[in-house]
Amino acid sequence: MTNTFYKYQGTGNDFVIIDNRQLIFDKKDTKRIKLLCDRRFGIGADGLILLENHDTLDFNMVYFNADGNQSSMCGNGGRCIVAFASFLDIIKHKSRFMAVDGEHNAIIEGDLIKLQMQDVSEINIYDTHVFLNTGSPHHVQLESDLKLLDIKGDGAKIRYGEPYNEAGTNVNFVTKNSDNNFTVRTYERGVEDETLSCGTGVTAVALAMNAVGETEKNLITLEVEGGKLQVSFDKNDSKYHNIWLIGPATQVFKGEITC
Ligand SMILES: N[C@@H](CCC[C@H](N)C(=O)O)C(=O)O
Repeated sequence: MTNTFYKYQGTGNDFVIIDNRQLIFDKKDTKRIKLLCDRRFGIGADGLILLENHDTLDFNMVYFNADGNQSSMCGNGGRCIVAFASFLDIIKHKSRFMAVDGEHNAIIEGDLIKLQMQDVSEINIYDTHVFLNTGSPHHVQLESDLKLLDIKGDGAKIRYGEPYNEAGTNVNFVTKNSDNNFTVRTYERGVEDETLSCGTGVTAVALAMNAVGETEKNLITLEVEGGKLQVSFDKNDSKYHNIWLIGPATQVFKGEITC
């Protein structure tokens, strides 16, 4: 049983990260993972991430939401685990690793971790919102004033409503500040609350805003509750590739799990 954990945060999206190269962490113990992520009874985090060995790449990332279940890709978690791999001396300034949605490249440049996301070829545009998958599913909705919203309440209605139902989606509410700057607040599936930042979420927002013609820029700044992220991309025939999520990722503390 591994007891040492590290806590990381990327623009306020926070994670318990554990070095599981010896494969001693019980991934099936959903109740324990949920407890470790609990902010009153545990360490407290939006998710838990295991770093494991991979046969051909630098490492394998295994991601769990705060509800204890393994889930789809976490962009901020991806940036945090790259910082952790560098801390462990597994990588230097560049990395290629495996995650649930496939292989990712990453580059460390000073305080910034740049994470390459999977190409996106399908963007569904509706009258009220846009839906796309950037490694995780995202509903993107433009709003005139985010202050008028109850992010948790309004987000939960969309997350559990038609057409998403139990499988759910993450929900991003967006306002436009300028052609290359948007503010985003996200309700995260699996946390079932607003988080201070969501990496796959801001990636979805940047691509969605381009797809609906709100911006023609391909380097976009996203203001989130926990700071600033950037997303850059290339576009060919309505398909997005060379997509990079850019922002800081910081180790906050190290501890011993005693439960
Ligand atoms: N915080 C994440 C997204 C994590 C996955 C999400 N909660 C889901 O289950 O879809 C990010 O930074 O991308």
